[in-house]
Amino acid sequence: KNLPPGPPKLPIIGNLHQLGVLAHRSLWNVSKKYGPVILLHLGAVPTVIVSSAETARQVLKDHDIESCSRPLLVSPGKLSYNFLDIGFSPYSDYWREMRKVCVLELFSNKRVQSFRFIREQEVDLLIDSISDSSVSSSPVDLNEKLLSLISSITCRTAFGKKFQGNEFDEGNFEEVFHEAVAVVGAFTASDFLPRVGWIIDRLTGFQGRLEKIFHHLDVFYQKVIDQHLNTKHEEDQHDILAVLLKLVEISQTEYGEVQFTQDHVKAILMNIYLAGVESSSTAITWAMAHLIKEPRVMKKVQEEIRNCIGNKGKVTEADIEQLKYLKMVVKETLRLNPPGPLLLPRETLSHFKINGYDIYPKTQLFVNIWAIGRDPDSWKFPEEFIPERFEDGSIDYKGQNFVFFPFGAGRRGCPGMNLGLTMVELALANLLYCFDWKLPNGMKEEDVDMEEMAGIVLYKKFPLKLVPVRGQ
Ligand code: HEM
Repeated sequence: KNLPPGPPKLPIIGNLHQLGVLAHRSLWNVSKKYGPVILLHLGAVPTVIVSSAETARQVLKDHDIESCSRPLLVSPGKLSYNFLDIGFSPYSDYWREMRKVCVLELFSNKRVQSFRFIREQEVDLLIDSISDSSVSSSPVDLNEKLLSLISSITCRTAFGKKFQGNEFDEGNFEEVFHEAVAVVGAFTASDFLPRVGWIIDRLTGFQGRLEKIFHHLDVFYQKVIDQHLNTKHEEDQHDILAVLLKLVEISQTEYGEVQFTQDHVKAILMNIYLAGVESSSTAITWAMAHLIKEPRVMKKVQEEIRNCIGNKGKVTEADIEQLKYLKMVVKETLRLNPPGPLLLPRETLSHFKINGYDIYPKTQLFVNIWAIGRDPDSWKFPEEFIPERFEDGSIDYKGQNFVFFPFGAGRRGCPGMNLGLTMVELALANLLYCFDWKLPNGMKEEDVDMEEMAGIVLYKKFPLKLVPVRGQ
C-alpha cells in the first residue's frame, strides 16, 4: 500500500482533535506540512483531504465516478428520511434517478425563471425596509436581513407562502430551521466512533436535539403538504411543493424506478431549504464585508451599476447580465469565502490513485476549496480582494477549472447553482444601486472583522452592521 502521508493518530479518536474549530484552516495547515493529498483518521473513518487544483482535478474529473458517493452520516440520514434526498444520499440508481428528476423539474432554467417575480418582489421589500433605517441613519444588521430575504424567497418558491416568526405552531420558524441547519452541519460522535459514539451523542444531548428537530420539521412539512392537497384550486399552485406532489401522483407512470412518496417530498424540501438559504445569504454578507473594506472596489462596482441602470429605480434580473464587474465581485467573494469550504463530504466506491497514492473504497473524501482559493501557486496576492483577477473571463463556475469551483464539480456538483447565483447577484446589485454604505460611528475599514464560523456553511461570525445612505 502506498497510503497518503498524514500526521500520527491517537488511539480511538485518531486525528479528530486536529480538525479544530475551523476544519478547512486546520487541514490547510496540515497539508502545508504533508502535501496536497493527506490521510487522516477521524475516529474509525479513514479520510483523505486534497488541497490543490491538480489533485482536485484528479478526484473530481478523472475519478469522479469512483468518488461520488456520500458517507451515511447520522443527522443528514435522519432529516432526509433515511437518505431519500439528493444531497446526502449515497451514489446509487436511486440517487441518479432522483437527481435527474430534480434537475429537470426543480432546477431547470425554465423553473428558476418562473420564480423571478418572487425574487424581485422580495428584494423590493428588503430595499423598502432598509430605506426606513436610512432615514434614521441607523445601522442595519446585514446578516439578519439577508438571511430573512433568502428565507422568504425560498419559502415562497418552495411552499407557496412565507413562514416567519411565530406563525408556525411548532415554534419560531426561523429558529426551527436554524437549529436544523446547526444539527445537520455538526460533527457527531456516532459518525466516527462506531461502537461508543451513540452513547456520547446521548450523553451530550445531541440525539435528543436531533429527534426533536426531526419531529418539528416533520409536523411542519405535513401541514404544508395537507394544506396543498386540500386546496381546491390546484392549478393556482406553482410552487415547488406543488410540483413535487404532482410527482407523487404520477411517479409510477413517468418516473419508472423511483416511486415518489410524501417522505421523498419532505426530504427534497429539506435539501432545498438547508442547501439554498444559508449558502446564498452568507455569500451576499461576505461580499458586502469585502466591499466596505475596499472602498476602491465599492466605488467601481457602484459606478458600473448606476451607469448601467440610470434612473430606473431598481435593478432587475434582466439587467444583471450587463454587470460584468459585479459578477467579478461575486466570484472574488466565493474564492475567498466559499460557503462550502470542504464541499460536501464524499465517499469512495472503489480503489484509485491520486498523485500515485492508493485511495481505497469507503474512504471519506474532502476537497479543500478554501485552501485551493488561496493557493499562491494559482493566485497572485491570494489574500487580497481583487475582482479584476477574473477580468479575462477564462474562469467560470462550471467546475472545469480546478483553481475555482465554489459549487463543486462532477456528478455531485451543486444543482442549485443558477438559482443561488441569481439570488446573490440580484440582491447585491440592488443593495449597491440603492444605497451608499457607511461604517457605524468611529469604525474604520480595518476594524471590520472577517472572522469565520463553521456550520453547514462558512458564516461570517459577527454581524455585519452598516449604515445605509439612500443614493438614487
Ligand atoms: C451561493 C449559493 C450556493 C453555493 C455556494 C452552493 C454550493 C454547493 C456545494 C459546494 C455543494 C457540494 C458539491 C460537491 O459535493 O461537489 C452543493 C451541493 C448541493 N447544493 Fe448547492 N450551493 C448554493 C446554492 C444552492 C441552492 C440555492 C440550492 C437549491 C435550492 C442548492 C442545492 C444543492 C443540492 C441539492 C446539493 C447536493 C447535490 C448532490 O449531492 O447531488 N444549492 N452546493
